[in-house]
Amino acid sequence: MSSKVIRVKEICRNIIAVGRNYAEHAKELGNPVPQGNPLIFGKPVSSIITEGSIEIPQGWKELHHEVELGVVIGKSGKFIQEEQAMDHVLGYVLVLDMTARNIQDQLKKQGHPWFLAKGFDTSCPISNFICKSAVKDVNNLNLQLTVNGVLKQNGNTQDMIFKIPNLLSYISKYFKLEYGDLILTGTPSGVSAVKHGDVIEAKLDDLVQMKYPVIEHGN
Ligand SMILES: CC(=O)CC(=O)C(=O)O
Ligand SMILES: [Mg+2]
Repeated sequence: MSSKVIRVKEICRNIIAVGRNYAEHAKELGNPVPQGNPLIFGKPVSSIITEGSIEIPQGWKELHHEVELGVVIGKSGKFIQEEQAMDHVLGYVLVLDMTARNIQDQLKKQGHPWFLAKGFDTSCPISNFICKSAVKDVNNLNLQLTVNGVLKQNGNTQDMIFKIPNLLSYISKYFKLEYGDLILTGTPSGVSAVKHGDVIEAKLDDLVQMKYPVIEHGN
């Protein structure tokens, strides 16, 4: 295993996120499960934090946590074949795809992109980097998230509808993947709203854990 410390926030130039990649999560929000191709969207790199607090913009209600496996790209590629896809992976991070659900719902109704609901500052807290070689089976990793010590999300990457090779192959047809790019692979069920003063803790198997307090501007 490489002992080199990778600071993902410093090397990341693009975040591409996958939505509704766990059937139970799609169901809990009354959304259809994607058929054929993955559902993808973007988050700005400026939304990444590695310390500090998740900041709810003043007056926003219903900020949901979504714990996810993040894939960090190590080798650039376009039109990546599924068979070679894992050669393009440098490692992983645990990610929170923080989502203002009521704003996302309004945007969806208006036919607008989700960017505001998912891309505001601090909406992408990440963990320390995990080297690919430290992960025995990426298709069997437990994702857990608690709020104030209460278990909310408890999923496993084995339930992803589209697995990593499929995702990298699909995404790289349209976006050249570069060193440091971050792919969010979707959240399992159990998402819920957080408020000022809450503390989110998340862990990925016994590989990494992280803790982020939540604050609301104006409090
Ligand atoms: C419904 C969503 O916000 C999609 C998403 O981000 C997911 O992880 O699923
Ligand atoms: Mg998500």
